[in-house]
Amino acid sequence: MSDSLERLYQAVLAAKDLDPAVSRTAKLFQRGPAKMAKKLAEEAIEVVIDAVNGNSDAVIRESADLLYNLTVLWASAGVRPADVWREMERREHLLGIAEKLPKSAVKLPKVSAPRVARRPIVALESRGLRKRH
Ligand SMILES: N=c1c2ncn([C@@H]3O[C@H](COP(=O)(O)OP(=O)(O)OP(=O)(O)O)[C@@H](O)[C@H]3O)c2ncn1[C@@H]1O[C@H](COP(=O)(O)O)[C@@H](O)[C@H]1O
Repeated sequence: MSDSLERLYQAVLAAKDLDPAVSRTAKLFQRGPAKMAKKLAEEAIEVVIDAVNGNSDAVIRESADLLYNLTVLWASAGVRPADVWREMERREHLLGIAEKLPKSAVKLPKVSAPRVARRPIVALESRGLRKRH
């Protein structure tokens, strides 16, 4: 998966300065990070809705769109896939060490949860969800 995302990242870098009339990526770069973030959020919501509806084929398709839009946002933010892999490896390494420790040694101190004001939960429905361009 990391190879495929690395290739996609390179393709996004190669496309970002093309004519926005012919390249979706160039058009996203022209419109800026706020538009990129909006597209990413829309694709994430589509994945969530398809997963909740049990539509695994759509989850696969929308996940590919989600990864494309994430890659575009990384490129815009100056984040490289290797930066993300490094953070994932760091976490994997930490977990690996924790597994080797005796259980009592990895117990974390109890910290009381911060009190946060909660907003009402809004149900998501696929019905009526329309993309804005
Ligand atoms: N990997 C992708 C990729 N994945 C998804 N998408 C596009 O993103 C769309 C998903 O967004 P939407 O569902 O919002 O699409 P839409 O409903 O047509 O709405 P709009 O995006 O047109 O507003 C898909 O329909 C694809 O057309 C991609 N567009 C480009 N790439 C790659 O990016 C590179 C650069 O391509 P260009 O952007 O075409 O230059 C190439 O390697 C491409 O293969």
